Amino acid sequence: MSAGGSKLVGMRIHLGTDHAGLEFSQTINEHLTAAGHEVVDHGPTSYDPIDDYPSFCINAAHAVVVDQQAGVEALGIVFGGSGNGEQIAANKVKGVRAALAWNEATAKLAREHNDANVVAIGARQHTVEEAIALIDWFIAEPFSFEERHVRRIAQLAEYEATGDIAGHAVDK
Ligand SMILES: O=C(CO)[C@H](O)[C@H](O)COP(=O)(O)O
Repeated sequence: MSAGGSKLVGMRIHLGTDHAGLEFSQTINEHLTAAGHEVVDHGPTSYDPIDDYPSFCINAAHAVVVDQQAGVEALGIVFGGSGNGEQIAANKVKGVRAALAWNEATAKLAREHNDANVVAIGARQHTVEEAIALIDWFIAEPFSFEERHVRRIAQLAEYEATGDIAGHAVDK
């Protein structure tokens, strides 16, 4: 599965966060909607300082995979205080390649080299304007489809499916 080339408008974007990212969520949702995307918010819907990010982020990531498997152009955005746990949660979903973006290069390379279908952002590490810029860079950047990147992504998918990578020593 590949997110393939991203485009600036008309994608379905799945959002998942926690209490640390909730304030950003509405602004990011409005920005993406105004840009022509269909936004699906996987919560939380209200502020609870002790809520837990895993289910919100897993649900957003899962929805990306379901959409992509159905041929719908979709990407995911997960954010929390650091973005680390949110990235980890998203990456537990089969078919997800979630990348932590924290500057222009990491946002663009997540797409160009990794064909990431989910981006994780630390809401406590950035202003909301910076987060929006990271998201816009991520969404706009197409996967390069260069052979070495295709090969490495295929190895990750193979490991996910079989626990092995043909032709490579993988410890069990
Ligand atoms: O970034 C996160 C996980 O990676 C969480 O948003 C963060 O850990 C929440 O912290 P707290 O419960 O202290 O508000």
